[in-house]
Amino acid sequence: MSETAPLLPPPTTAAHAPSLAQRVRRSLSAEDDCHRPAFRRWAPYVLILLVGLGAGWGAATGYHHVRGRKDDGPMVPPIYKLPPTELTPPPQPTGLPRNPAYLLGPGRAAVASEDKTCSELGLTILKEKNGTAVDAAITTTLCIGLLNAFSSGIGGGGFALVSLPKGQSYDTESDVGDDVQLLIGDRDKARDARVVAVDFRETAPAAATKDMYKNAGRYASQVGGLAVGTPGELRGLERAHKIYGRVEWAELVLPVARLARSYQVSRELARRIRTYGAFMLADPTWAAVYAPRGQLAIEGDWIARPTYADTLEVIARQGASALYEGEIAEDIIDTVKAHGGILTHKDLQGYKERVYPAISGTFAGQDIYTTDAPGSGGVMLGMLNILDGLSHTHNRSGCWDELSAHNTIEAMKFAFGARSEVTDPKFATNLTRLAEFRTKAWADEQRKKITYSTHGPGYYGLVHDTPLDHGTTHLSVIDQWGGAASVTSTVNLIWGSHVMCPKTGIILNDEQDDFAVPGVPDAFGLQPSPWNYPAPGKRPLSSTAPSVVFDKKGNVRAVLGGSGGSRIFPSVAQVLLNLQCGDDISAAVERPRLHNQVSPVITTLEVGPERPADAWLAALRARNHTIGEFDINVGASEVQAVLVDAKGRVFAASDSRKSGVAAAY
Ligand SMILES: N[C@@H](CCC(=O)N[C@@H](CS)C(=O)NCC(=O)O)C(=O)O
Repeated sequence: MSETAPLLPPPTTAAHAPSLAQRVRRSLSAEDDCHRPAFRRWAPYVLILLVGLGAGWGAATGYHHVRGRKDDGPMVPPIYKLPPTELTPPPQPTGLPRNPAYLLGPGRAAVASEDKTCSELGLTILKEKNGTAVDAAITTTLCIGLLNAFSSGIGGGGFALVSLPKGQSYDTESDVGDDVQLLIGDRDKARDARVVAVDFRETAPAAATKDMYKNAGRYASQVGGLAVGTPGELRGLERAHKIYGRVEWAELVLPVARLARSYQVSRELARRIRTYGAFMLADPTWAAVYAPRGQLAIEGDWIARPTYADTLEVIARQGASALYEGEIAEDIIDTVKAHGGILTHKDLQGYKERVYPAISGTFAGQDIYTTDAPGSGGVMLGMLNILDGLSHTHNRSGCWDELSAHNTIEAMKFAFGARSEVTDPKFATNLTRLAEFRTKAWADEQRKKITYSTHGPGYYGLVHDTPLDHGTTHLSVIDQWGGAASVTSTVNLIWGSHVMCPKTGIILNDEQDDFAVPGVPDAFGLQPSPWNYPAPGKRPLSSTAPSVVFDKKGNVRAVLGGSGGSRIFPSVAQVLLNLQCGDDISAAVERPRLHNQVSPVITTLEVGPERPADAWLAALRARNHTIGEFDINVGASEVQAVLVDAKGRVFAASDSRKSGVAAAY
């Protein structure tokens, strides 16, 4: 047993908290913007009106909340669907408070997740069970899949990075080393791997075809059985456990099973139920959990997922395989079929996670490790490489001045251009091209193209098949030995496919929407790339970029990653830039972020109580940027991060945009 570290005092708000604390309340109208907002409150009246006034009224208002209907509304915040014009007038940040930003630490180990209970549960694994970063990450991931089931779960998939403590490697002297070498398929590469990536992204069912949503419609890739890809989360977590886990698997799963028998609705869960959960009322399986008294649960209510608790207990005893064959698999396949899907037992049985040495690049004198395609880690490295070559960008004095902002937008646009060529490597025709995006040479070429003004979409190399006219979680862990785990897991859109298995309580993903549908943009407004059409067994393109940062002496200095659709890799990159500016980890996570994905032609900017200076905005507009401002409280993308300072002290911060709180000891 290691010595017990003293308990930290209660979390203190970060130095910058006063301004964050001023964040004013979100209004009903802000939520109205977001989805099917105030429907819960107004449902009875809407129903009465509908009955009274007939369906024509409904058509006029757009308030149709029957599950599976095409007019059910988008499942992403409206900022992904901004028109290519400026928003006027700038939105006033109003509405419900979210948690203030907390900076946890200093300590010697930490978990940063999007929920306080889950961060603390993960910390008990580190502290009381003497667990590794991977052990804690497994419990925390399963906990988020329970408490924030709108973000992730065992019915979804994702990516993880595992970093052994300094000095340890995957040598053949250990069984683990042998295993990893076999999985990677190249013994030398495996032995030298500082960080190992586990890809547990969903795969398209064997019956998937390029045109499967052409007839069914894009909506079918977002809601219902046809939206479901083969889930990978449990296979991935179990693999990570084999690589760097020490606590028994069952001991990692059972605390979450216990929690599933009774838990309290958090502020964030309440917000997601209220904003995106109207469909639940029409489905007894969902309603039993989230509307137990006939109306949607609100903050502070006690709810339970007993069938899911039973499922987790089986998984605790039998391991991941329990989901891929047997009774749990039966329930998944029956449910998907009943909802019009094509997933089969063979798809489940054939699912395989992938293991490979993480890809890496350098930025600001540090080594950044991240995941390869079909994730967006490679293009994030490309973006950072472009900025790394600009000496005046993001140093302390020039942090986010107008020139730094312009350069960041331009680098991001080139990264999105590159991203449109990224695809599942197993289906790629040109692997060299994918690797090229993270080379210094590629970045040098793009940097030369940055001019005083920004340019139209054609300038950035976006590959798409149309003329241009127009629920994820991340958690970061560092253990007392310096081992690290960085996990991004997702069910894609909020509440995934809206399909919950009645017997097992598993919520299924709608990751199929991350594939391109010929001619139609996805839920994040990303243009369809021909590289990313569905095919049997293929993994859809992802914007995720779980990362681990090392200094030149080989010490882990940061673990981070994020959620938020197409905003994910740009958000992770901006937190790294903020650290460059001298921010502490909480300030780096909290600073408002900007986003430009080339199409739509707009840079969106998060705005809190303090608006950016007019002169700064005017300077960017003079460079031809179209700027759209939106309320930071909408929570479009969130980063969860752990940092180790030069003295080896561990700090952690969860993003207040999702009301997250980290834990450290
Ligand atoms: N599946 C996508 C990510 C999906 C995603 O991030 N979804 C959004 C929901 S629209 C999300 O979780 N956003 C953060 C939030 O809602 O807080 C990918 O792999 O790139």
